[in-house]
Amino acid sequence: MSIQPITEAMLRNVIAPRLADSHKGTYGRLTLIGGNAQFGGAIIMATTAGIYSGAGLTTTITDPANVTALHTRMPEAMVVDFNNQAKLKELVRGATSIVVGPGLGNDDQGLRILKDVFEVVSEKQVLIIDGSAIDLVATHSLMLPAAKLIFTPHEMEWQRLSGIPIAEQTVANNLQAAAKIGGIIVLKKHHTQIASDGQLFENPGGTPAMATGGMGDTLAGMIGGFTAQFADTLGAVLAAVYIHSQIADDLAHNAYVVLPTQISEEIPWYMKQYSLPKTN
Ligand SMILES: NC(=O)C1=CN([C@@H]2O[C@H](COP(=O)(O)OP(=O)(O)OC[C@H]3O[C@@H](n4cnc5c(N)ncnc54)[C@H](O)[C@@H]3O)[C@@H](O)[C@H]2O)[C@@H](O)CC1
Ligand SMILES: Nc1ncnc2c1ncn2[C@@H]1O[C@H](COP(=O)(O)OP(=O)(O)O)[C@@H](O)[C@H]1O
Ligand SMILES: [Mg+2]
Repeated sequence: MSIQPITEAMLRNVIAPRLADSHKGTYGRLTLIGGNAQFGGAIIMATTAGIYSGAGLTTTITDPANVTALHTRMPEAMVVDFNNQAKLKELVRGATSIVVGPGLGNDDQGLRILKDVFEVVSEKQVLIIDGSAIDLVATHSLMLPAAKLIFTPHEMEWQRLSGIPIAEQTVANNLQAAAKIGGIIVLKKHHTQIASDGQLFENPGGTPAMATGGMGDTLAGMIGGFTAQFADTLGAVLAAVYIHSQIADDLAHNAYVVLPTQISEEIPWYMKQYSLPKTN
């Protein structure tokens, strides 16, 4: 099995210059669901990344305790109470891409919300399943909905989802489990690997300066923002993974740790570079 490194050429094929005759409706509707009373920061970081990645319209469905903090950080986000079941279903139905899980919690409340998302999501929509949502799928053996599924587990979450202990997570074992689960699997670690349809890609970048809470929440938001606006879903995932760690690598030249929110602020500059014609 050959492992394909993600290349900058792949990113240039995905991140196209924006057309003059376009508007926010052109760049997709992103809905993010998560952030219970304990983990508000996770959904705020995911939302921040989604907006800096260029999603046309972003709505965050979260615990009401997080609304003021989110609005203070990101007034660009619309916000809905995650206890409002009717509104949650309406916003999931209307989304281009949905991110569910950052800071959602794996209790009964999280489970009820995840089940509502699974009930209404449909085939043409991208559904990114991250963090607590991965745990809930694994613990409750939930039936997966028909949608363009993207899972973003770290190695411990992958162990729970696939049943493969971390020490036995070889390429062959991972690909076999990925084929069974379906969709795109982003296995996050040093040199993150992405499995899709029997193919395996590897991220050449990444640094231990990224080993801080919220880094994966930020990646989930980026994948949401990229898939909301770029039709090539696999290409959008590869581009998000690559840019996420490329920014961190660049910042880590002069910094011992890189914060997730610092990455988000850099995203538009990097996207711009990949959208321009290559000069050399
Ligand atoms: N500020 C916040 O609100 C934050 C909320 N978070 C949320 O907290 C919930 C629980 O997620 P966690 O991931 O913390 O908890 P988990 O219990 O799922 O996993 C974390 C543990 O897994 C182990 N592990 C093994 N291999 C790993 C790897 N390659 N990468 C990362 N961890 C690895 C580590 O020892 C780590 O303590 C999620 O919903 C998440 O989104 C976290 O993102 C942290 C920040
Ligand atoms: N040593 C490392 N090298 C490269 N990337 C790392 C390293 N440690 C963490 N990361 C990256 O940081 C992110 C961590 O994701 P995750 O554990 O889900 O964070 P959280 O849930 O706290 O937001 C992943 O994208 C992972 O690849
Ligand atoms: Mg995570």
